Amino acid sequence: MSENKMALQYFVKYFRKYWKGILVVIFLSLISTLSQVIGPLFLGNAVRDLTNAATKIGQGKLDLNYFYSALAYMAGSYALGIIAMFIAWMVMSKFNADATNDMRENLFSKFQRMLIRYFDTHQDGKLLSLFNSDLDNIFNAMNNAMFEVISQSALFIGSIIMMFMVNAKMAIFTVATTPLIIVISIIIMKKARKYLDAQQDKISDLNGYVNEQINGQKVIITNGLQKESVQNFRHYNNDVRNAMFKGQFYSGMLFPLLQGLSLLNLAIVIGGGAWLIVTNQVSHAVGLGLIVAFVEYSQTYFQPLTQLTSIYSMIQLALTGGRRLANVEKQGEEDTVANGKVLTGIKDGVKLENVHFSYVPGKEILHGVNIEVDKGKSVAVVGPTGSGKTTIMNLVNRFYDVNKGKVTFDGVDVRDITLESLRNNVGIVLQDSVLFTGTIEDNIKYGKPDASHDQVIAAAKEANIHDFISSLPDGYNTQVSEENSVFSTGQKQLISIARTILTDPEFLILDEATSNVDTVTEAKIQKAMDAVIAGRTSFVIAHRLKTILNSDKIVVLKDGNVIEQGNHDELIKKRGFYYSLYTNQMAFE
Ligand SMILES: Nc1ncnc2c1ncn2[C@@H]1O[C@H](COP(=O)(O)OP(=O)(O)OP(=O)(O)O)[C@@H](O)[C@H]1O
Repeated sequence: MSENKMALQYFVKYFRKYWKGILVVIFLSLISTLSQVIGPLFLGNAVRDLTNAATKIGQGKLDLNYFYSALAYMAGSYALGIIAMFIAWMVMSKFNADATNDMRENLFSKFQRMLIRYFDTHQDGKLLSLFNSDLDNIFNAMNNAMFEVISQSALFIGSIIMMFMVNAKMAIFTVATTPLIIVISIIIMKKARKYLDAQQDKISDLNGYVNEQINGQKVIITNGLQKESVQNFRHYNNDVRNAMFKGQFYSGMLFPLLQGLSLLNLAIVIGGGAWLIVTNQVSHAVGLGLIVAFVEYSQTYFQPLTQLTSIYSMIQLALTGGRRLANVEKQGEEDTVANGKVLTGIKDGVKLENVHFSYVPGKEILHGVNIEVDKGKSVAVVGPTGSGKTTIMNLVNRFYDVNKGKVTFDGVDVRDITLESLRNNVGIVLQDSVLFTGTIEDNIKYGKPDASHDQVIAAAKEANIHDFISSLPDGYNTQVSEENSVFSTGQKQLISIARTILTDPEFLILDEATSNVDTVTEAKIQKAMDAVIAGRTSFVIAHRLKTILNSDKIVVLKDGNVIEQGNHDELIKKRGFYYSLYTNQMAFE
C-alpha cells in the first residue's frame, strides 16, 4: 500500500464518525465559496452600471439605482460568506479536536497491548514523538488545512464554472497557464515530500537521542562526556535542520512561483479583455465590466492554487504523521488467550522444559533450559552477566514466547493460559523499581487499588519500609514524582516489594537489586525478600550469592545452559562453576 494511502485510511478511520460535522463544514464552505464566486459578478455589474450611468451624465440623466443595488448584492454576498466561514470554522475545530483526541487515546491504549519486544527495540523518545510531533502536525493540518482544502477546491471549481458562464473567451484566457502550473507543482511537490518525510524521521531520531542522553545524564557527567554528548547532538540536530530546510525550501518555492504566475495571468486577462473591446466583440462598458470581473476571477482562480501550495508542507507533514501512527496500529499485540485456561493458583509448580529462545533470529540465547520449581519452594537462578537470567523471567511472564520447548504452570503451557490470569498470579519485583506520580500509598496500592490503609501499612511493615515512610513529614501521603524523588534505589525496591506483598501473587519473580545499595538497606531488602518469598513459589534472579544461600534450589546458568543445580551445600561440595563463583564473590565481600 502506498504510504499516502495508508495515512488517508488512517484519517478516514478517525474522521468517519464525524461525518455529520464534515457535511456541515462542506455545505458552509460551499456557501462561503459561492459568495466569493458571485461577488466578482456583482462587482463587474456595478462597474458596468456605473460606466453606463457615467456615459449618460452628459445627457443630464444620472440613474445610479442599478449601481447601488449591484453594490448591495456584492456586500451581502461577501457578508454571507464570512458568516458561513466562521460557523464552519467552529464546527471543524470541535471535531478535529475530538478526532485527534481519539487518535491520542487509541495510540496510548495500543501501547498497553503491544508486545514488550516493540518497546525493547524502540527508543522512548521516538515513541514520544508520535504523541507530540506527529499528533500535533495532524491537528494543526486538520484545523488549518481541512477548511482550506474544501473551500479552495470549491472556489476553484466554482470559479471555473462561473467564468465559463460569464464569458467563455475570457475564461480561456484565465485558465491558459494551468497546465504549466500543474507540471511545475508536481515536480516541486515530489521533491518536497521526500524531505518532509525525512524531517519527521529525523525529528524522531533527535527526540530519541535527547531522551536517552537525559536519562543517562549522570553517566555522561561522571565520564566527562558532555562535549561528546553535545557533539553527537549537533549531528542529529544538523540532520533535522537539513531535512527541514530542504522540505521547506521546496514546498516554499511553490508559493512565490504561483504568485508570479498569477501576475502573468492578470496581464493575459487584461490583454484579452482589451482585445475583445478593440476588435469590437463587446461594447466599451461590457468590456470594462468583463475586465474588472475577470481580474477578480483571476484572483479567485489562482487563490486556491497558491493557498493549497502554501499549506502543502503542513498537509504533507500530517500525512507523514498519519503513516507513522498507522504503522504503530499495525504492530502485533499480546495474545490474550481469551479462551484459554484460567489460572486460579498453583498446585504442583512451574517448569521450563527444554526451552530454546532467541530475541533475534539466528542468535539463540537459551539452549534447552530445564528448570523446575515446586509449589511453595524458592529457586534461585544465578550465573554470569548475560547468561540469560532475565530472559527466563521474560519467558515465564510471557513478555516473550519460547521458540522451542515450553514453560508450564501445573503442566499447562503458558501459551494456553489466559494472559490476564497468568499476570494476576505472577508477581514481579524488577531490578529497576519504578515509582509512579502519586502518593507513596498510591504506589503501594498500585496492583490492588481497593486495598485498605491498614493493608498498605501491613505490607510496608513486612517489606521493612514502614519506619522510613512514617519518618517523612507527610508519611504515606508523601508525593512521589519524577522531579521530586526522595527515595534511594534500595528504598524504591522496598516499596516495590511492599506493592508485590499486597497483591499476594501465587508465583513470584524477584530480580534482586542488592548490588548497588548500602549494607543497611541491603540487610533490609534481604529481610523483605525473605518475608515475601516465605512459603511462596518463586524464582529469584540473584546477583549476590550471599542473598540466596537458603534457597531450596540453586540453578546455575552459563551461556544459556543450566550447568549445575542443587542447594548451596551440594553445589559447594561439587566444587564446580558455582563453587568458583561463590569463592570469587566472597573474596570481595
Ligand atoms: N531485547 C533484547 N534483544 C536482543 N537481545 C537481548 C535482549 N535482551 C537481552 N538480550 C541478550 O540476551 C542475552 C541474555 O540477557 P539477559 O538479560 O537474560 O542476561 P542476564 O543473565 O539477566 O544478565 P545480567 O546478570 O547482566 O542481568 C544477552 O546476551 C543479551 O545481550
